[in-house]
Amino acid sequence: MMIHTNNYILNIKELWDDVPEEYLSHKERYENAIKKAFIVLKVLRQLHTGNIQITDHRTPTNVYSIQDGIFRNVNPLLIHIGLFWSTIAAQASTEQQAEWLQPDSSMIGTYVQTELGHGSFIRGIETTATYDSTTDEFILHTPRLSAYKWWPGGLGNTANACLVMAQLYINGTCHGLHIFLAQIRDFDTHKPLPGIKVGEIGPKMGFNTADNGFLGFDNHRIPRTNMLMKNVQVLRDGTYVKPKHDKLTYGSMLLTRVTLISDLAYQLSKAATIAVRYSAVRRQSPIKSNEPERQILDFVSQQHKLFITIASSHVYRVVGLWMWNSHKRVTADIHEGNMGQLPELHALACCLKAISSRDASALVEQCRLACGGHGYMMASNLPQIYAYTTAAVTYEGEYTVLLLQTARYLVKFWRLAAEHKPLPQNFAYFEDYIKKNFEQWRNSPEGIIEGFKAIVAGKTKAAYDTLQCNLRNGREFEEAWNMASVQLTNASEAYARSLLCEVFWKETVQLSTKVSKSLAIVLEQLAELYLMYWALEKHGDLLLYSTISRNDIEALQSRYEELLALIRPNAVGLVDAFDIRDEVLCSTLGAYDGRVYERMMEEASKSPLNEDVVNESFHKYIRPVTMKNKL
Ligand SMILES: CC/C=C\C/C=C\C/C=C\C/C=C\C=C\C(=O)SCCNC(=O)CCNC(=O)[C@H](O)C(C)(C)COP(=O)(O)OP(=O)(O)OC[C@H]1O[C@@H](n2cnc3c(N)ncnc32)[C@H](O)[C@@H]1OP(=O)(O)O
Ligand SMILES: Cc1cc2nc3c(=O)[nH]c(=O)nc-3n(C[C@H](O)[C@H](O)[C@H](O)COP(=O)(O)OP(=O)(O)OC[C@H]3O[C@@H](n4cnc5c(N)ncnc54)[C@H](O)[C@@H]3O)c2cc1C
Repeated sequence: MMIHTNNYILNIKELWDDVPEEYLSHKERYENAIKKAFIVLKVLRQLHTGNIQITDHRTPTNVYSIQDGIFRNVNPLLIHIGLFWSTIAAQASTEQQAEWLQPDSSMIGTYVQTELGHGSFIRGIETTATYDSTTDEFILHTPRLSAYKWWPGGLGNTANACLVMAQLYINGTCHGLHIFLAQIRDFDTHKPLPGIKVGEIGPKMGFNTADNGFLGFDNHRIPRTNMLMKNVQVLRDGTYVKPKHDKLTYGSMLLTRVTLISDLAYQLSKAATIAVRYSAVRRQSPIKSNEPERQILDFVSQQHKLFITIASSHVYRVVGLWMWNSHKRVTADIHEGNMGQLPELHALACCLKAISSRDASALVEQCRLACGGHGYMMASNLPQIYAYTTAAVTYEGEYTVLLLQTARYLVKFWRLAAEHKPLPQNFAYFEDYIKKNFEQWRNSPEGIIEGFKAIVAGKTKAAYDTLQCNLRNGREFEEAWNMASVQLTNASEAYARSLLCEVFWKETVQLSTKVSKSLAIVLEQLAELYLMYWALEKHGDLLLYSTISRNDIEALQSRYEELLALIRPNAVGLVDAFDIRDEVLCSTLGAYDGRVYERMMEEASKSPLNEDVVNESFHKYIRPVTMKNKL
C-alpha cells in the first residue's frame, strides 16, 4: 500500500489527545502512551516489511520525530525500538539474530544495565550470571538490594523480555560483564515469571509516559544460548572464548551516545522554533520612547539568547552526522578484526555526548527564559523539552564521568608529546604548544579554531602537570587522577568545543560550495556566529593560552554584534526551515500561524479547573471561612 506517512500518522485519531496529557494521572499517562505506542509500532513494522511505503521525500526518521508530538514526552517503547533490537543486531551471533530478530516476534524488550547501587561504574554491577554446565543454563541472580536493576525504560509494565548486563561466572571465575537475553513475563498472561520481581519506579522530572522499572532475579534460569555471542562465547563444556576487545560489550552505549547528538540537535531546533517565532509575535516596550512597542526579537540581547540556539542546532546536526559516519566506518573495521580506531571513537563520543547534552539543556532553558512568563506554561512545551533534554546529561553515561573518559585519551597524547614521541597528525598541536610555536592570533574562524586548540593543549598540560605533581608527592595514580579531575574535565570540555568548532566550520565551508550563494552566506554567518560566541564566552581561556589581545577581543565583540544584525532578518526563515510541524511542536507559543494569545486562551479553556463556574471546594473549604468572617 502506498501511503504518505506523515498524513497517515496525523490522521490516526487515537494518536492525538483531546485532553492534554498534563491533566492525566501517572497511571492514565502510561496507559494513554502505551495505547499510542503500539499503534506506532504497528506502523513501523508495516514500514519495515514494506506493507506500507513512504511517498513523501523525507525519510522514516520522520516517523520517529513525529512521535514527539504524539507522546509529547517519550514513547514508552523507545528502548525496545532503539536499544533492545539494535543491541541484538550488534552483539548477537548470526544464529541468535535469525531466531530473535523476527518482525512478528512476541518479545517486547528493554536494556537492563543500571542497578540501584551502580550506574556509572558498571564494573561494580552486582547481578550475576553463573554457568551451570549440568543443565547448560545460566542462573541470573540479584544478591542484594543494591543489585536490583533500576531505571530501564519500558521495564515497569511493558516489557516481557530484556537484555540484562551481568557478571559472568564460570567454575568460580568471574569473566566480567556480559549481556544475556532473559524473558521476564509470560508472553500470554504478561505475569512475571517465577523468580522475577519487577515493577515501576514512580514519577520522574520528565519521561513520565515511559514506565522505567526495577527488576530482581531469584536464581532465574535461562539457556546458555541466551548469552549474546557474536563477540564472545561460552561453549557447552564451560570454555570461555574471549572477545577481541574487552569493551565490545559496551558497544550499545557507544552507539547510543553517537545517536543522541543528532537527537539533541532536533530538540534544540524545536526549542529555537518556539522561542524565535514567539519573539517575532510578542511585542514588549518601544526601543525609542516615541515609537510603538517592538517585536522582542528586535532586542539585541534577545538575539544573543536565541541565535546561538539556531546555530547550535546546526552544529549538532552536522557533528551528529559526522560521528554517525565515523561510527559506521569503525564498525566496519571492527567487523574485519581491526580495533585500532575504537579508542578514538569512544573518546570522541564521550566528550561530544557530554557537551551536546549539557549545551542542549542549557539552551532549551535559555529559550524558555527568552519567552518570559509564557515560557513557563506547560502549553509552551518548553518545560517538557527541557525535562527530556536534561535527562540526557545523566543517562547513557553521566556528564563528568564521560568527560573523564576523554581525559584519559588526551593525557595519553600529552604524555607522548611531553616525552617527545611521535604524535598522530590530529594532535600535532600538542607538540607546537610545548615548543611554544604559537601562531599569531587571527580574528577569523580559522584563527578561533587554532585558539581553541591552544586552549586544549594548555588545559591538558595543566591537568597533566597536576597529575604528575600529585604522583611525585607520593599519591597512587587513581588518587592523583581524582585530585586532578576538575582540570581533567576542563581539558575534555575544551577538546569537545574545539572539535565542534572545527568540524562545523569545515563542513559549512564545504556545503557552501554546493548551495546557492545567498544560502551559503547565511550558513556561513551562522557558523561564524557560533565560533565568535564561544570565543567570547571563553575569552579568559584564550587570554591565558593563546596570543589573543584585548583589542582582538573587542574586535570579536563588534563582529559578533554585526552578525546578530545580519541574521535578524532571516531568523524566522531559519527556524521555519527546520520544518517542524505544529503537531510535533505542540506549543501555543511556536505555532506557524503565530496565533499565540488565541491558542493560549484555547488551551486554558481545557483546564479541568474551568469545568465548573464555581468549584466545589468553594463550598467545602472557602465559604465556611469567608462567610464566618463576614458574620
Ligand atoms: C535509544 C537510541 C535512540 C535514540 C536516542 C534518543 C533518545 C534516547 C532516549 C532515552 C535514553 C534512555 C535510555 C538510557 C539508557 C541508559 O542509560 S543505559 C545505561 C548507560 N550507562 C552508562 O553509560 C554507564 C557509564 N559507564 C561506563 O560506560 C563505564 O563504566 C566507563 C565509565 C566507560 C568505565 O568503564 P570500565 O570501568 O569498564 O572501564 P575501565 O576499566 O576504567 O577502562 C576504561 C578503558 O576502557 C575504554 N572504554 C570504555 N568504554 C569503552 C567503549 N564503549 N568503547 C571502547 N573503549 C571503551 C576506555 O577508553 C579506557 O581505555 P584506556 O584509557 O585505554 O584504559
Ligand atoms: C531518564 C533516564 C532513563 C534511563 N534509562 C535507562 C535504561 O533504559 N537502562 C539503564 O540501564 N539505565 C538507564 N538509566 C540510568 C542511567 O544510565 C544512569 O542514571 C547513569 O548512567 C548515571 O548513573 P548513576 O545514576 O548511578 O549516577 P552516579 O554514577 O551515582 O552519579 C552521581 C554523581 O557522582 C559523580 N560520579 C560518579 N562516578 C564518578 C567518577 N568516577 N568520577 C567523578 N565523579 C563521579 C557523577 O559525576 C554525578 O555527579 C536512565 C536514567 C535516566 C535518568
